[in-house]
Amino acid sequence: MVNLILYGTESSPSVRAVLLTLRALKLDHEFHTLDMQAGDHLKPDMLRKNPQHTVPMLEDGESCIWDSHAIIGYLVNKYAQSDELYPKDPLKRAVVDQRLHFETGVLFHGIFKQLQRALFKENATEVPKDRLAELKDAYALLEQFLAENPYVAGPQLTIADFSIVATVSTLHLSYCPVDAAKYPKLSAWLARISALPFHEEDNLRGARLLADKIRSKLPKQFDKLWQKAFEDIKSGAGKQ
Ligand SMILES: N[C@@H](CCC(=O)N[C@@H](CS)C(=O)NCC(=O)O)C(=O)O
Repeated sequence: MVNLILYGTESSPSVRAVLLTLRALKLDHEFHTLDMQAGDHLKPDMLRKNPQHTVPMLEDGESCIWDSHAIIGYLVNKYAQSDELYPKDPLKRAVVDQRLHFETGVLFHGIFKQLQRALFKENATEVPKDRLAELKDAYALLEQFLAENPYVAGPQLTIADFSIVATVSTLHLSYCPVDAAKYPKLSAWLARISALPFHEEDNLRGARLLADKIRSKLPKQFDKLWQKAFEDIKSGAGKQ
């Protein structure tokens, strides 16, 4: 009997990486929604459990684990029937770990958080050009990661795909749609992951919520571009 409680909000990309992993592993869990605007994550009880006050935070019995990457690795290590999603082989694991660190350092903290700061703290009215350039560099790197394989860390689906898709789908639907002509492999990968039966409920729904909030701050002339991004993710444009 699994006794897992996940704390967070479904709009958070990091939370969605955990939801995708829980679903892939078919693990029963409770989801406790935290109202981040109201500061639920800063309440004394939550700070006792996670002094870093980030979501996702997973409670497993007496233990509290935070940081999505630590959580998803833990879930596979502890509960998976096989090591497919997080291979034990040292070299294969190193590739998955590299992709997970890429998500943390480059995609999430290096780009996504900076974009969020520009828009929601510094009240920028358009996507800063230097950040957009960094994002396109990151898309180009992902295109290279996917050059020879259908998934970001090799021939099979791993937790690195869950971590990266949660952030990339949000970026695709908000700040910068993945252009299938420039990044055909990345676009095809996005479509491939989108075809997973649980992707809509565990990732896209929350990604849309956050993307709508982001786009409401950005100029309306890009709406057509984003409309296309929404359609592409459904139709699997660029599939190869
Ligand atoms: N690298 C962390 C990022 C977590 C993170 O920054 N989450 C945001 C929501 S997307 C958060 O909790 N922000 C509130 C805070 O930092 O107080 C992870 O993967 O879990």
